[in-house]
Amino acid sequence: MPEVIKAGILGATGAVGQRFIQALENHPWFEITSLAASERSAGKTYDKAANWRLESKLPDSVKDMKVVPVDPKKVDADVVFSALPSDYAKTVEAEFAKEGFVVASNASAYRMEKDVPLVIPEVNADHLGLIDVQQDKRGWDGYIVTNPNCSTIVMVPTLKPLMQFGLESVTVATMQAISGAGYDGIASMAILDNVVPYIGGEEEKVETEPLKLLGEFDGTKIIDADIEISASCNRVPVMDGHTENIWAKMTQNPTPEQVREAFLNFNPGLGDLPTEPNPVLIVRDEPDRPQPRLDRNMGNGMGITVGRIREGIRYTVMGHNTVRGAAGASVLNAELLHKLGKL
Ligand SMILES: NC(=O)C1=CN([C@@H]2O[C@H](COP(=O)(O)OP(=O)(O)OC[C@H]3O[C@@H](n4cnc5c(N)ncnc54)[C@H](OP(=O)(O)O)[C@@H]3O)[C@@H](O)[C@H]2O)C=CC1
Repeated sequence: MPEVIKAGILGATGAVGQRFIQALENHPWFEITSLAASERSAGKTYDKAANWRLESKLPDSVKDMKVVPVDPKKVDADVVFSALPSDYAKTVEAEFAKEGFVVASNASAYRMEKDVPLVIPEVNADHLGLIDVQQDKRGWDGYIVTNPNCSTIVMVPTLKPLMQFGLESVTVATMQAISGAGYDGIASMAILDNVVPYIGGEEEKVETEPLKLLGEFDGTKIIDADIEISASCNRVPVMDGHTENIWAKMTQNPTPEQVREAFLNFNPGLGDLPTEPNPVLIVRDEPDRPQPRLDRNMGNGMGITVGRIREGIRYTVMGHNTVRGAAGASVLNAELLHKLGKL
């Protein structure tokens, strides 16, 4: 294994691409060696190509780097983090994997493909066994590993500890931040003083991705979890942080106190991944938490805060959508791959 792992970012100039730069800036294992974006940006230095919109300073280490096209021949890296639009990711991520790159993708293009791992390290690290299946089937030297949708990833780490009580069905209502739609995703005139009760394609993802994530890997395939999920997704005027109200039905009817204990005891024991939050689930007992503005940066944006656990079972969960729900999720996946010797 190399001492420093060379990391490329595909879609480096975009909203999630910038979060990748932030996540990798002082990373102990990864070093940014390539920044790739569209033809519009290629050839320019990063500071000229990108409109840096994060609160932190644009790192000096990338400011003068030349942006390259999204082309495996132009990218120098062991692992590429993909923050590309999904339709484009479908073609390009396969080209990179074919050329021997490890692709840690944040895009939805490959999430539900049967031979592609969809992974949250704290939930289903064993699904990485699909990498061998994928490489055998497709004849690729590299491979693709994906992380889930930002609403899915906030919810599923709370469902995992509920599986021990015989989780049967879940109803979820999301309140999703505007950053999830990208900088130009929703007009200010549409979202200020407003709630939009529709996010295209989101409910389908929130209802299907958890079944794969909570499913069992039998050595060749994932057997989906047998849970019924019903979702309503809403856009709310919050900058960052997706909040979700959840109703969970379990055959064993645990008390709120048992559920609280299960959340507190949820310790996947990965142990030594640099950006893994500890604890994964932060339990708040105040009646008015979690709140996105107060809780989204817990665990450097990787912690998931849960509260309002009541009879029913009902509770509220919240996590940072472009950190835990996007760039941070892909980086954590890559850290796990490195730890397992797959990168
Ligand atoms: N896990 C999750 O739930 C989340 C996932 N996402 C996903 O992440 C991805 C990126 O989202 P976001 O950062 O908001 O998008 P942006 O529109 O902000 O950025 C898109 C990036 O892709 C590049 N790009 C676009 N089209 C092309 C092309 N044809 N060829 C090469 N490069 C191209 C852009 O380059 P340029 O600047 O040069 O145009 C830019 O770097 C999407 O798939 C989105 O769905 C986003 C948020 C959360």
